[in-house]
Amino acid sequence: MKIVGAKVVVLGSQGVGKTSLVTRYETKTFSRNTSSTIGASFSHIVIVINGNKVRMQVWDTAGQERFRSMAPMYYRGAHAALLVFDITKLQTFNDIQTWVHELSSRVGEGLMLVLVGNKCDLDQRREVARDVAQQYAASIGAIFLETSAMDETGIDEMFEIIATEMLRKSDDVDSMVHVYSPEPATKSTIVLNNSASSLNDSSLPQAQNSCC
Ligand SMILES: Nc1nc2c(ncn2[C@@H]2O[C@H](COP(=O)(O)OP(=O)(O)OP(=O)(O)O)[C@@H](O)[C@H]2O)c(=O)[nH]1
Repeated sequence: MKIVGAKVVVLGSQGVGKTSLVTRYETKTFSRNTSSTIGASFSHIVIVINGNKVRMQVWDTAGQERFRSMAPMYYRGAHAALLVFDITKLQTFNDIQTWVHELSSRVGEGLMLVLVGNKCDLDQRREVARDVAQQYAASIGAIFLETSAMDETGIDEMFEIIATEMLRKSDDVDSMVHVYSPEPATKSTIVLNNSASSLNDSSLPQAQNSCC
């Protein structure tokens, strides 16, 4: 059995549903009343594929403009970036271009990009056509999928795609992702903002060091 680790950063404008996507995966719940992320929050997600384990450090960043300058702290060293927009808000899709521009040098170094059109349950209010987003994703070398944190569409797939790619890359280039040992504790969530949560995995001291 192989165990690989990967840092995943979630980027996108305010209110597109970044936190909701991670929360939906972790707790299978959805809330209409969320509070804006302050700085960033950290989750630890473990996915097992064909007996191989991928441990992801998922950094959910704040979309508010006032936290924009902190983003490099979270995407530095990342292996994958989820670029999230809201399919009902064209501006949030246009905002992705800025992220792509900012990350372009990292893509050359092997950063995996996943373009995520969230809130696809609100299809009647759609402002971003699926094929337009699909074409854009192809032009930047990203994988594209639509999700709904509300009805769970595409959520498992989103993380499984990343995990599968991390395993594939670890086959190609052993040094690309760290091989962890020994067996980690169970899934935990560390929130480095003012949201309530717990720190119960002592195997993750690096998260504290990276605190905002
Ligand atoms: N209908 C629908 N609403 C969603 C979905 N995902 C998130 N929302 C709602 O969108 C709002 C913002 O969600 P958040 O998850 O807080 O968004 P965010 O991108 O983390 O926001 P910031 O932390 O401010 O950057 C909340 O009211 C959510 O309930 C979805 O898939 N469908």
